[in-house]
Amino acid sequence: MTESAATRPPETAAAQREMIRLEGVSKRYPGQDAPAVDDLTLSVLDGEIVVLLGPSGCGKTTTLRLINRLIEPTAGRILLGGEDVTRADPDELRRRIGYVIQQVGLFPHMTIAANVGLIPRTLGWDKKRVRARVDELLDMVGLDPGTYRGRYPKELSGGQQQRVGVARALAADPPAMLMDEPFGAIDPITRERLQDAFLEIQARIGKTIVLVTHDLTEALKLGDRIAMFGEGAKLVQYDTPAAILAEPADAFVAEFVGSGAAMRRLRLVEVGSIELGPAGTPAAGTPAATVRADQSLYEALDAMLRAGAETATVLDGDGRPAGAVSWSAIVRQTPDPGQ
Ligand SMILES: Nc1ncnc2c1ncn2[C@@H]1O[C@H](COP(=O)(O)OP(=O)(O)OP(=O)(O)O)[C@@H](O)[C@H]1O
Repeated sequence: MTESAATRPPETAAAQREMIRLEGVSKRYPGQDAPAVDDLTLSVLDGEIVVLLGPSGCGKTTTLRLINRLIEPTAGRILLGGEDVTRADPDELRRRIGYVIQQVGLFPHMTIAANVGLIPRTLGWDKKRVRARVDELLDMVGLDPGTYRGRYPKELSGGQQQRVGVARALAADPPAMLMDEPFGAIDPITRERLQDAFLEIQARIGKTIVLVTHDLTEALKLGDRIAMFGEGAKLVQYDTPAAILAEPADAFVAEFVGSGAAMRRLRLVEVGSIELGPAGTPAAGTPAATVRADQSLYEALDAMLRAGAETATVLDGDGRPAGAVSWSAIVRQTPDPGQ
């Protein structure tokens, strides 16, 4: 991995402190020749979503489980909020880190309320406090407490169970949360809705999240930064989604992000972030398109195609023209064809 990508924190997070740090961490499973994770150093800042992305078997799940010590490292150190937890009591550690998995893992014989309140009860919270917290969390994930509190997991849809899984992981208000393919087993439409709901919740609660997926679209949508893994959890590139699409570190990453990289990038770049041309007044009879500065280049292109226009007027937050974006300006934003 290149030096700049290794050391460059996301601009918006420059002042944030490190919440999770893996330092020279390795995991070799008994009887395996190659380590599943080989000398990985990875730092996750307070409040960011880091997505672990890479081919099947590259060590994503192993890395995630090393963080909460569901898997013990063969070598290296793990720090949480600056504290070395490599030898901390694993049960105590897991109460400080929420964990969400694809199969949800709700206890079938326990009500939704009992499932969500599990860790607070273990921590010795009194009944009233547990109940208030359960209702607050069910509300937050969009499930009416009155309707769902007393139900059993099998009486909920897959998407609803996943929401309960997220509520349970957040129950004791842990600073960090690990999510392994949390939206993996869900149909595409529900999946998008859950992703949107998840981002809305995260905007309010600002947890530090490490999320494993093998779905590039999901990684680009959810990640503040993406850690691109090769075999043995080798960190090939660690950067923002837009930067990875624009400048894949090597041929491996370029191939992984695939032929749709240019189109995908258009969805990530806001119109207001590129240099705009002067806002002209279209001549009478000329087709006109408008976009807001906070919309994506993809949406600008869509508006232009629908209006049959070659430029779009860009409106600022007050709805006043701030400039214009043209077809050619958008083309200039896409990665070099050679990359
Ligand atoms: N308990 C285990 N014992 C032995 N080898 C294991 C064990 N768990 C995982 N491995 C091996 O370690 C490597 C990494 O596995 P891991 O599950 O971390 O990969 P992954 O990137 O999450 O894969 P996927 O995307 O397919 O879920 C693989 O080669 C896998 O076969």
